[in-house]
Amino acid sequence: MPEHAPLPSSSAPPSPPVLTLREFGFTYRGSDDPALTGVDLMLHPGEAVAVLGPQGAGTSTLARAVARLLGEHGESTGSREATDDGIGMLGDDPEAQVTGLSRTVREEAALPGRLIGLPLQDCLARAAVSLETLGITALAERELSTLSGGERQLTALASLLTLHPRVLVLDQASQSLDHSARRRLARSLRQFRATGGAVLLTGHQHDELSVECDRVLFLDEKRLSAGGLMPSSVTPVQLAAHGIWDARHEVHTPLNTPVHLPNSARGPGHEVLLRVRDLSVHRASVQVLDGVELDLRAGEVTALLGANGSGKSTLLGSLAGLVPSGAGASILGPGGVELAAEPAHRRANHIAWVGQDPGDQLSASTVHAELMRAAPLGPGGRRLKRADRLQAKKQRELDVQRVMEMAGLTAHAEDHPYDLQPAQRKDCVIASALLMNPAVLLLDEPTLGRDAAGMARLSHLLRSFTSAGGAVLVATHDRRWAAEVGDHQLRLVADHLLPDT
Ligand SMILES: Nc1ncnc2c1ncn2[C@@H]1O[C@H](COP(=O)(O)OP(=O)(O)OP(=O)(O)O)[C@@H](O)[C@H]1O
Repeated sequence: MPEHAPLPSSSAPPSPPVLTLREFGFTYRGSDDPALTGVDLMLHPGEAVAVLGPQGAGTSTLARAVARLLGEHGESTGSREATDDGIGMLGDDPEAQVTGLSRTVREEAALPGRLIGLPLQDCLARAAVSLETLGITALAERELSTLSGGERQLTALASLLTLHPRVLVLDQASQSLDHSARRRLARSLRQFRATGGAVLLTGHQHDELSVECDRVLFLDEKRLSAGGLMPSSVTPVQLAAHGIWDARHEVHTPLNTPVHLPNSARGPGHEVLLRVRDLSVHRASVQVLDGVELDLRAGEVTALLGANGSGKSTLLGSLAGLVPSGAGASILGPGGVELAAEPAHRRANHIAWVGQDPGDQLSASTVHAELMRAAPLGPGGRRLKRADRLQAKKQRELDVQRVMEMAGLTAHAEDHPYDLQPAQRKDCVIASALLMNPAVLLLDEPTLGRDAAGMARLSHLLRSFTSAGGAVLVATHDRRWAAEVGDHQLRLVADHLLPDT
């Protein structure tokens, strides 16, 4: 079958489409180039379609167009027809997924119903069903500010489901979810479709959710491929050709050989840059970590796996000094310096932390200004003599340019960090961290929202850092990437850190 041949007509659903885009295009205000052009797309009741494209191809614009969220942001061409305006969408920005209007998970899940005037009892009943469907009933009374990234994403999905939409648009819906949460979500989408609901998935990765769709379409150069492919027939080569990251762990594990840049420092016995002993952490009286032991060595990447809420962010935050740990913990930095009692800003001389939400760590109005702010002037800093200071400034500019280049941010130097895609915002924080010249880099879920090139760039950044003698601890749900980039893989299970098998 040619790559984009329509599927056999026997598999086409008989009912009329709930959504039709014809020759649809969209140009953002202030831009000369369209973000989408000539898009034809039909979605039928009970159908699920995945539209995959590389970062910047327009997948999020397409999702927003379908959900009618583009409004006054620009000009559209062609037509969009929907027979049912019960379209609900979950966007691709994990930081914008909860409203900030509710205190608890239950209130957040009930909120959309309240906003459209449903009686409170109905809202709560619907919320209870949504939480149950997504397997997060146990979180109902939890305050939103205490949720892990995946828990927050599931809460946002639960809110969406309480509106009983007829069409669900999910932009990178799997991104903060662990394997079992993705499977749970896939199961609830199956139930949703069985009752006539239609699903449009968009994103840059082929994973547990997109493999469940009826069709996969590729968006390249702002245009959508015609017809579609059965997800089971999509090959790694086709995905690579379209710039899509293939997150199907099973497909890659047997073939996987870790790709490492040459690194003379690697091998057992080289310097331990961070030695952790007896690290225990409680959050709101629940023990999240119990007696964790960990060695991070120069030249090595350690991948940290674990279910949603298992404590990965807690571990990284406690090493960075941002989450208090129990008495008796020892955290030895480079040269054996004890850091456990040091505040976060002192630990930052050795350890750089890139948290889950990049927005928390960005404050300048352009990418370039953000990186200049992060980069120290070198030993002596502001006290340098004028000539030395000029030289140090020149060097800093060169360092910033080099890191921007490596992180793929050069073209965005003058952009506001909040105008970047979520993955690029994270790149900006990673670039700032690298400019601090830390010995140890702690990264929390840096793979979210990346296409194949974005993943390769990230791997390269980490490998360059370890090749220069640094050590990396990186929390991720992407088992394929963890196997490829990690010298070691550890898994957090029931408060304990174990080798991943
Ligand atoms: N400030 C807080 N107060 C109370 N509990 C919290 C707080 N922050 C996190 N938790 C809880 O601690 C546990 C570990 O959370 P953490 O964010 O470390 O998990 P994670 O492994 O990073 O999860 P994810 O993969 O979803 O990001 C979870 O049950 C979480 O809900």
